[in-house]
Amino acid sequence: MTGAAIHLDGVGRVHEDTTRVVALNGIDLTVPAGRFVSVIGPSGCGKSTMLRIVAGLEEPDTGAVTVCGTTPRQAAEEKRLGLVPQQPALLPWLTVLGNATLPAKVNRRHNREPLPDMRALLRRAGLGDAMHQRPAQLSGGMRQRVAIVRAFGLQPDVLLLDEPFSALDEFTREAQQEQLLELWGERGATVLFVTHSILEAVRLSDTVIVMAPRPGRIVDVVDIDLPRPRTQELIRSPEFHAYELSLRDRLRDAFEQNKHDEAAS
Ligand SMILES: Nc1ncnc2c1ncn2[C@@H]1O[C@H](COP(=O)(O)OP(=O)(O)OP(=O)(O)O)[C@@H](O)[C@H]1O
Repeated sequence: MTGAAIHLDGVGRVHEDTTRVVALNGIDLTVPAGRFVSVIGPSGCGKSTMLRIVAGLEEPDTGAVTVCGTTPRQAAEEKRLGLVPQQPALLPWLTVLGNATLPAKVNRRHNREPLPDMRALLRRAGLGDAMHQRPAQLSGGMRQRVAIVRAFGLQPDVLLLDEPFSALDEFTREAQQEQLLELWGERGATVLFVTHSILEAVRLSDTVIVMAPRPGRIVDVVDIDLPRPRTQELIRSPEFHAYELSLRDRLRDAFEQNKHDEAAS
């Protein structure tokens, strides 16, 4: 696939509840095919809203979005995009294997490729022993991993992940990052990845998008010009650390502004 996998042009979204929240304002973003892009920013700056719009689950109030050159809904119907939400919904009566396999089986007619070996994917995600268990028997982190394998089973061109590793301990998180990178490398998919972890963003990404709230907007786009694989040695290097510090400064600005706005309102 060549060209832009995800394109947002002047996207705005207002949530009208008890109060009016400008969740997104004037979002312009182009993600070239095959890139790994992370989105980072204070809570409430619109990261999930942006992901849901790209996934076709919400419509923007202004602007336009395309995914693989088509509308998000069409891309979703054609199973060209997969979403791992913050709280993945698994069917309680199905086993881990059943849950991970179901969407790929149901959507087989859309798939241009043979079904992947889901058992192998589950084993690689550290779920080999849990394959025949039901969701109620799993930890939160295990449920997240099932959701990731399930999304990969659809073999999407675009994969959207909303804080997929937030429920994991540090070492499991590292192992899962590793696996995500492997699968990303094998499939050549485009990834849009929401995280609160600066280290995770620098480790995984080609580009990091920094957002700020009120209104939710993009304040910085940082290309991570580090070689891959990003080994433990590289993670401890001054070059890696410089990216972390720079992103931390940019995020602090976004947080400070948020605090200031909250105090003023
Ligand atoms: N369905 C909704 N109705 C009303 N307001 C909403 C709705 N969804 C989101 N919001 C508001 O829109 C803003 C952006 O929310 P969003 O969940 O996109 O932020 P976020 O950056 O993903 O936050 P977090 O990091 O905490 O997950 C927040 O102020 C939130 O309260």
